[in-house]
Amino acid sequence: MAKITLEKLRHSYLPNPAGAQDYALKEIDLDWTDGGAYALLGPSGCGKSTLLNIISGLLTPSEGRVLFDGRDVTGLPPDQRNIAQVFQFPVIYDTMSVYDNLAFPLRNRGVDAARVDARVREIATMLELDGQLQIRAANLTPDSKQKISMGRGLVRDDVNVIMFDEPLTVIDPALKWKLRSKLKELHQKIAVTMIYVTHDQTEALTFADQVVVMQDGVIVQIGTPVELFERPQHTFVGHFIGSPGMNILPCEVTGGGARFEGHAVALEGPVTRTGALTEIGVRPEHVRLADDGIPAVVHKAADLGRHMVVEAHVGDRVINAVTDGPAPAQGARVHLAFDPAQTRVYADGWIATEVTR
Ligand SMILES: Nc1ncnc2c1ncn2[C@@H]1O[C@H](COP(=O)(O)OP(=O)(O)OP(=O)(O)O)[C@@H](O)[C@H]1O
Repeated sequence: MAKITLEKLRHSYLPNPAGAQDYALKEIDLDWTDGGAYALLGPSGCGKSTLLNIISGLLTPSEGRVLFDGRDVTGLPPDQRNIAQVFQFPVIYDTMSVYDNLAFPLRNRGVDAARVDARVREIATMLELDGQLQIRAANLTPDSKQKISMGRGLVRDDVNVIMFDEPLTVIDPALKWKLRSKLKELHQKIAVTMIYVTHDQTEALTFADQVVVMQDGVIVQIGTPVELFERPQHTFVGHFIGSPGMNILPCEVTGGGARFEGHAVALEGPVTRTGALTEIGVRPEHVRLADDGIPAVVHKAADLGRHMVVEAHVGDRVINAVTDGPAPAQGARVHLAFDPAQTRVYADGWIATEVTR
């Protein structure tokens, strides 16, 4: 197990990068605490695999260093970094039994037979593979094969880090939820540093204690699931996390307050900065249909069982509100009220209001 430090990392796939646009990773400074459960979350192309490959040693960064417990490993090949990896698709030996597949990483390192047996059985129980230990891996479903792959990643207890790269891609949707919570449980038992890479917010938020959100080669926020949800530091986080995502509305800033489409909007606190683009961010959960507020027209209402998502239009701006119903009719004229404590201004994407208590 190790603390992982990424120091001033930058990476370009081009031989002579000319500017920031030529870097797949722009500048990454990060400390991953020993034993933590982390998720690396972002859309396709944001640089997750590049970062993972730099940590595992498959790729040497153009600039910066990777440290394991303070030791510089930037130049070390993957086999000298002592890490385990679980990929999108199962990496197992089809001709071997489930037992031998799980035992392989341990036998390969000369672990004695009694210890191998104890550890294989422990991991098999955790993954509910006990009854399948003697079956040949080739005869299993893709779900079970991926469970073995995970088991092979988890079986060694001497690794610096276990990295999961979109590990649930091949898993049946009905089983995904189960395996996600299983992984979380396993982390609590094993307490090895784990990094889970995904573009799926639900997977990231269920697994991780800390989520690292990336966009376009940059880390836009590191936080607990609650922090990312409650106070996004960037409009990208607000929009990417949550369903529907945060309402992001262009606004004017005057005298420390904000105006949207001519209406004054109360904020969590004073605006500290402005930029070329200033926007209000408020989550649908903090928008109410009220007697007073911003006049809007209901475009549609979707009943999601436990609550309703109302899509209202103010001019050509769309605002979503999560309400408990009853459903307003399409075309109904309503007023929208934002909860001031949960309404903030963003300048050029970054949070620009401060909370004064
Ligand atoms: N081998 C490569 N050569 C050139 N450019 C690459 C290479 N690998 C990735 N890139 C580029 O680097 C950027 C980051 O890609 P990366 O694969 O790290 O993102 P990602 O978040 O892992 O995406 P995905 O989830 O689709 O794998 C993208 O613009 C991608 O096109």
